[in-house]
Amino acid sequence: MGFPFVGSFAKMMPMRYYPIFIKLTGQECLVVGAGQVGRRKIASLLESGPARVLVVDTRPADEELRELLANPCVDYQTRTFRPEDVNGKTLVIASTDDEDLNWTISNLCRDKGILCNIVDQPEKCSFIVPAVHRQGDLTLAVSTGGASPALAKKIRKDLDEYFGRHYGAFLELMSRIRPLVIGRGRPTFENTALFRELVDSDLLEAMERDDREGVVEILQRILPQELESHIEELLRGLC
Ligand SMILES: C[C@@]1(CC(=O)O)c2cc3[nH]c(cc4nc(cc5[nH]c(cc(n2)[C@H]1CCC(=O)O)[C@@](C)(CC(=O)O)[C@@H]5CCC(=O)O)C(CC(=O)O)=C4CCC(=O)O)c(CCC(=O)O)c3CC(=O)O
Ligand SMILES: NC(=O)C1=CN([C@@H]2O[C@H](COP(=O)(O)OP(=O)(O)OC[C@H]3O[C@@H](n4cnc5c(N)ncnc54)[C@H](O)[C@@H]3O)[C@@H](O)[C@H]2O)C=CC1
Repeated sequence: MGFPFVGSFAKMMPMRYYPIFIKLTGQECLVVGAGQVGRRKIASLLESGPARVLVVDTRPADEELRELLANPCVDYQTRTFRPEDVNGKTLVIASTDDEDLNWTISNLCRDKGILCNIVDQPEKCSFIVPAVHRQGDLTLAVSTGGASPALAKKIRKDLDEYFGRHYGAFLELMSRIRPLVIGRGRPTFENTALFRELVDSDLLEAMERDDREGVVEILQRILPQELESHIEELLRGLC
């Protein structure tokens, strides 16, 4: 009885990507094609600290690629793609201008269960890459589901302006406070109320103004008394 409903429900659902953040530490990646787009993808992969990025391109590396190649994690090989290049890779990006080759790479990765991004044909990707704004540990990722990369980029730039340095500092402060609060061993609902009060307070604005006195005052008001002695150390290097 349930199946026809599930089937028709699935047909009614529009395709939506499931957003996740992937840990690439210690992982191997592959980028096939280091043209304009491939370079952008290599640079963004390197920001996540993979163990190695194998880059395969039929053209020898030029001056523009020098900075990326200076990274010891990048292994640039001047040759055409070989199917065994995908072996052992966590994530593969095909950024050549050869549609058939991109197709072949997509099929190989699908068969081996490897995450794969094809820059010219979103329908062949198992993931697409968002526009990213970072501020310390804060990462804001924007996707239009492939509908308008130009708009994703514009929104990212707007975010760059709005979520400035003070967000990075505020997040760092919250990340320092969190283990101290949780370490008190109080019930989760109590911790949650405290964290919500901190993020809803004027702390962020005070940090943006570099108003140290204001920040200390808010912390003294909100933090449990036994944590008051930690305020100086909590703020070290932040404001
Ligand atoms: C599906 C996707 C697959 C993927 O690459 O993962 C894809 C596909 C395609 N992009 C194309 C073009 C452009 N791409 C950009 C820029 C970016 N593209 C990125 C991601 C994505 N691009 C994925 C969807 C993301 C989403 O959900 O929105 C960003 C966000 C991330 C990154 O690449 O690192 C990065 C901005 C980084 C930043 O600055 O923040 C610009 C802007 C510019 O150059 O100024 C243009 C020209 C303007 C335009 O076309 O809008 C074309 C060629 C179309 C043609 O033939 O003309 C295709 C192929 C197609 O659509 O079939
Ligand atoms: N996803 C995105 O954000 C965007 C995607 N595109 C699409 O991405 C594709 C690539 O665009 P660009 O980087 O501008 O092109 P490009 O011409 O600068 O780079 C393509 C690279 O692939 C290499 N290549 C070709 N055959 C190869 C092979 N057999 N093995 C290894 N390397 C090989 C070439 O030597 C070249 O360096 C195009 O199809 C374009 O439509 C374009 C703009 C943005």
